[in-house]
Formats: sequence, C-alpha cells, structure tokens
Amino acid sequence: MPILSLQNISKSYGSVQALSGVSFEVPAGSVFGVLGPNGSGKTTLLGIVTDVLKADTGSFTLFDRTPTAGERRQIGTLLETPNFYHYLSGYKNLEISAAIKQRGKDDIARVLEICGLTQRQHSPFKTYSLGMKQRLAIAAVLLGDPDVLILDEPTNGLDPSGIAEVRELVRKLADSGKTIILASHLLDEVEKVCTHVAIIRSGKLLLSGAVNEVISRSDYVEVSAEDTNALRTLLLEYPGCTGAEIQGTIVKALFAVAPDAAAINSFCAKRGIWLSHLHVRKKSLETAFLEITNIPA
Ligand SMILES: Nc1ncnc2c1ncn2[C@@H]1O[C@H](COP(=O)(O)OP(=O)(O)OP(=O)(O)O)[C@@H](O)[C@H]1O
Repeated sequence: MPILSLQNISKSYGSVQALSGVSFEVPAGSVFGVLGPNGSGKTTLLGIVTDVLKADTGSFTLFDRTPTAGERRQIGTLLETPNFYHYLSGYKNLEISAAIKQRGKDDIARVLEICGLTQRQHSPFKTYSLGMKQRLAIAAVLLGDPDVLILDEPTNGLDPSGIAEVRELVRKLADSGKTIILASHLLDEVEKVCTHVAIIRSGKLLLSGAVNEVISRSDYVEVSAEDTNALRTLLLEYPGCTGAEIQGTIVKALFAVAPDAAAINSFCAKRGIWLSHLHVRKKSLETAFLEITNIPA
C-alpha cells in the first residue's frame, strides 16, 4: 500500500499553471525526493498534501484513504523554518512547539535525543550552529512521533557541515521506519539521500520511480569490434536499443531498459561480430536529470 497517492493534481495561481495533472505514489518507508528546478511547483505540491493549499482538480489519498484531519496530523511537516525564540534554549523552544501542537512535554527529551541535541538542549537557540538550528526544527516536527515527514528543501541555506548533519538525520529517521517526502532542487541531495524520486518541471511530472531505476534507465554501453559500422548497424537491431553512434573506434549504444552486457555480447557473437571491448557506463542522476529535463516542453 502506498503511503501517499496523488491523482491528477492541478493548481493554478491566476494565469500561472503551477501544477498540471501530477500523479505518483510514495511507497511506505521510502525517502521520496520531489526534484525540480526553482519554480517547478514543488512547494505548491507539498502545500496541497499538507492542506495548506487546495488543488483546483485532482485528489490524493494518505494511507489509502481520503485523509481526515486526524490522518493529516500523522504527518510531520516542515515547510518553512519555524520562528524559534533566539534567547530561549532549544528545550524551551520545543516546549512552545509542543504547546502549539497541543501536546505535553513528555516527548521533548526523545526528539532532542534523536536529533543529537541533548547535550545542548539548555543552550540559547542563538548559540546553535545552522545545522543545529535545522535539527531543532526537525525535532519540533518529530513531536508526537508522526509516521510520515514532509520536508521542503531541508538543507537550504545551510553550510556544508549543516548539510551533512541534516542528511545524516534524514537517513537515521528513514532507518527507523519513517516515510520521508522531501522537496529539493539539488540532484546531489536526492542521489545521496532518497530511495525514490519524482522529477517535475514547469508543473508537469516528467517521471517517477526508484532512484536506481531512474539512473539505470540512462545507462549506456560502449563497445568496439573490427568493423565499427557493422557493429553499429547490428546494435540498432538489438531489442530495446534506442540509439547507437560511432565515436572514434567505439560505438556508444543507448537502451530503453538497463542493458545486460552478457546478452549484448552473445547477441553480437551469434551474428558473427566479436567484441574487443564492452563497458556498461552508469550515468549519475545529474546526467539523467539534465537529459530528462532537456526534453522540450
Ligand atoms: N502565491 C502565489 N501566487 C502566484 N504565483 C505563485 C504563488 N506561489 C507560487 N507561484 C508560482 O507557481 C509556480 C510554482 O511555484 P512553487 O513555489 O510551487 O515552485 P518550487 O518548485 O517550490 O520553487 P522554489 O524551489 O523556487 O521554491 C512558480 O511559477 C511560482 O512563481
């Protein structure tokens, strides 16, 4: 059962179409990255799921049901950095967050521990590093132990050590069984932290799936043989080959699905072409993303 399932969500602000017909599913226990350039509609999408905004059309289910207010409360959301009081300690700030959420103080020690802030819980917020401040924001989200967390650009504005701290915390939360949905415009972040991704551009979903699949869909193979032209022609006949071009003594071939080196070798050998070189090259998510987002709108 997917934790979250979006069906055909559209939203416009006057003449700006922020989202058009977006559908995807977030599997339980995944770290799901909503990836897209600035202005692609990520915040709008998260706003709709968390009920801050209303979709013009489309619907979504949470835990396989149209969400009630109670189910929405099971989501911990961090859409923007909370206004913590600078002169108060981390602990006191969480007391205020707990009171706003109408929760008692009994969960504060637990969330401080998870976020690695126990030692500094009584220091004033203004003495915290950027990474600690963001970890305190995540600690506030964890009050009440929600199963699903929604984080909008959780490492935005942090220095490199703050980014590393927050990424480590996200991984730790995922390991503890939380489903985490995070918006990001950073490919690197999605590749390092996320198990699944939905790529959106100009409000349209370009693709969604497991990060490994998205990358492997973009794998390509470098092959060479004595007769480069004959090899290229033959590769174009290989099932699923979507293109092959000669680059010097090498033929570079692209495939619709992750290429199987042994099957390609045997295919060529059976047709009388003996490969002198065969190498499956993995593209990074960055390359895949750039290729995907370069498709004309
Ligand atoms: N309140 C609003 N009124 C008018 N247009 C808006 C409003 N909020 C967002 N938009 C527009 O909708 C589109 C999607 O914006 P959104 O903030 O959802 O994208 P985003 O991917 O989160 O961008 P960013 O990474 O810059 O936050 C953009 O063109 C934006 O200018």
